Amino acid sequence: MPDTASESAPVILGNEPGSFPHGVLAERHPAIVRQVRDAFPHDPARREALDALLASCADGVIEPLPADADPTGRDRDRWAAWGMDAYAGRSWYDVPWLWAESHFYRRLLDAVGYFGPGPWQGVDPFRPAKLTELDAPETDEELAALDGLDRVPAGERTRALLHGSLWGNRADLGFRLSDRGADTAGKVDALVADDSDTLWSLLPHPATAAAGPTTLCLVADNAGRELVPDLLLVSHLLAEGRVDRAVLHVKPYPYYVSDATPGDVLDALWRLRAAGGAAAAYGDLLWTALADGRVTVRAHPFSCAPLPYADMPGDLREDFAAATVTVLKGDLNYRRLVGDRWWPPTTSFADATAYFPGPVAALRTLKSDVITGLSAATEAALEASGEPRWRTGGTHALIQVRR
Ligand SMILES: O=P(O)(O)OC[C@H]1O[C@](O)(CO)[C@@H](O)[C@@H]1O
Repeated sequence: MPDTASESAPVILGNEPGSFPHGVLAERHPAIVRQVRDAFPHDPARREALDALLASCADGVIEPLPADADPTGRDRDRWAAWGMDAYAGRSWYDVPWLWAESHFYRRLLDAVGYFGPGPWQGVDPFRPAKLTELDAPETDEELAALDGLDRVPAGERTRALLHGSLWGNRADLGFRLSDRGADTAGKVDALVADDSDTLWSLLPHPATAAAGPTTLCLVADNAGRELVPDLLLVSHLLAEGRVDRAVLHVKPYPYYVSDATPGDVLDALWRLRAAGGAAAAYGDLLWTALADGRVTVRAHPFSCAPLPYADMPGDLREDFAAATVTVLKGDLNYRRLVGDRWWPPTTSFADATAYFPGPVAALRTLKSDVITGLSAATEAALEASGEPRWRTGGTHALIQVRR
């Protein structure tokens, strides 16, 4: 019997030296600050702010957001509501890891002057890395491969595009900062859960079912080589008639290095259309659907919140409730979906997501310790596999669906 979800599973903190979350706070965050510092000719004030963030990462405590944290003050108010007052003055390592990581990115944007006023206002500190990835030869290869996809049976094509979107999650830039080998490891047989039949039963082919109008909410994760296959999947589902409308949720501002913003959606779309061949046809279809309103892009402030989706505000809840199914991409969204806790791996995914307002699916490669919904046999096989990093190494993936 699967365990049922309970609030008793401990929240993941980053305070255990040698653990994965500790390594992210102690090593990955400083590496990200250095990467941003090297990528831009920031002025002395910006460089000083970046150095202060580096020092804070090493041994500092969380400070309240400054009074000029954003021009309207709204974001400062949001952070107050999201726990700023409770956590200010505490160590980065002793507050929930999800909160600490999320706040780190907010501080980084502050340090580089993202919220202005000034010349750095609105400049995405991660844009150079995102564009490099979009322009990489691997992206060309992936797009060229679409030309052959038209010749395979429809069912196989749909499956290939779903898996492209799933494994595209491994192209996360922050992840590859410290795990460059992950790109080449084994793929589809590494699925630890596969509810794709349930997903297709929610989005049936119109020829096989008298389905009503369907709306897909896709909560995107990374830009570049993950967003491109996400857009291909949406375009394909629209073309097939499995989906009538789609809502694409992205981040309102740069986050977790490579998370997609509205600007990244445009970059990916232009990239598709410029590629020619089948890729351009997918891009053209999406372009038209955006222009006629069948596809919309949303950048809700809660998408950058340091909290689980269980705490989502009413308007976002309504969005998801109106969808035929909401598909959440990636590791961070998974952590926020089921709660960033040390769940027993056999905890029921359906129970952990019971609060979610409608059918929900997770497409995720495993890049942090959180996991639910495994069968006891799968858990045992993974533990016996001799791969100690199966939870965090990005070598495994899951498709989990709750109707
Ligand atoms: O891009 P994804 O799949 O959300 O993964 C990002 C993951 O990387 C980390 O930032 C660090 O491993 C995790 O906190 C997060 O879950």
